[in-house]
Amino acid sequence: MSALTLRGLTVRRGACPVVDAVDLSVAPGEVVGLLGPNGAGKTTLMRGALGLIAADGVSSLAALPPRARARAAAWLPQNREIAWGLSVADLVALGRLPHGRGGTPADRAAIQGALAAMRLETFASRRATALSGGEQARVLIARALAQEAPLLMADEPIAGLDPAAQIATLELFAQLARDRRAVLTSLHDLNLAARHCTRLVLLDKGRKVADGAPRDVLSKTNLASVFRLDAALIETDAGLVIDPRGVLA
Ligand SMILES: Nc1ncnc2c1ncn2[C@@H]1O[C@H](COP(=O)(O)OP(=O)(O)OP(=O)(O)O)[C@@H](O)[C@H]1O
Repeated sequence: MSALTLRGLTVRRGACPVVDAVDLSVAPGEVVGLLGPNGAGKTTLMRGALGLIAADGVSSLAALPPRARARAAAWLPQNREIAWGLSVADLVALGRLPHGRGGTPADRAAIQGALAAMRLETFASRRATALSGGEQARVLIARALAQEAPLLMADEPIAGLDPAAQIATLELFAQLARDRRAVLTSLHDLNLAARHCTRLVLLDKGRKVADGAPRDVLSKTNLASVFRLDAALIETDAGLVIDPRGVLA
């Protein structure tokens, strides 16, 4: 059974569709990278899929009542602002809200597991608002992990993280997929997307223009037509490397 199914998902802003009749299915075991230039519709697609904004078409998630939806999908928005001066552990514990009143052994295990996964154990009693931007981003990822939902939807989760934390986060997503969970994540780093996602979906002006294996989606033609990039594609021992060399007119 798929973790998310979209059929003809369309979101209009004014008269214009900014997400235009997108069909998409994400299955357990997949890390699906959502790519596209600024304004392509990645955030809007995920918010429409979650039922956070009005959309036409079908989303298997948006069709669920709120509590069932919160158990079915964890959402990491692009906006990383932490407004409350909670401890890191208490903030991560908020991820358990869909499961009840909290405080059970399962809740404690999920919170500890999420803190460990994001290497935050030593920060547990620190005030989240007193952490650096990248540390706060890791706390918010931990909150989403603590939710233990079958699907994680993350909007540019590695933005602002240092290189090691970026790779560690994507390796963690791969581990979630090996545990038969599913991840849908928007990314701007094409090389990390190529290396760490099992599948890529490319959006351009709200439309899905490619969906498949990373090396098929990140073709020279797609890089040129969608990203306006003149890029060399280099095969290495570690896989495909994309070397952007210039911007096309
Ligand atoms: N509240 C809004 N009102 C009007 N237009 C909006 C609104 N939110 C987004 N848009 C427009 O919808 C389009 C898609 O925006 P979206 O944020 O989904 O893009 P994105 O692919 O996530 O971009 P980025 O990579 O910059 O985060 C953009 O043209 C944007 O200007």
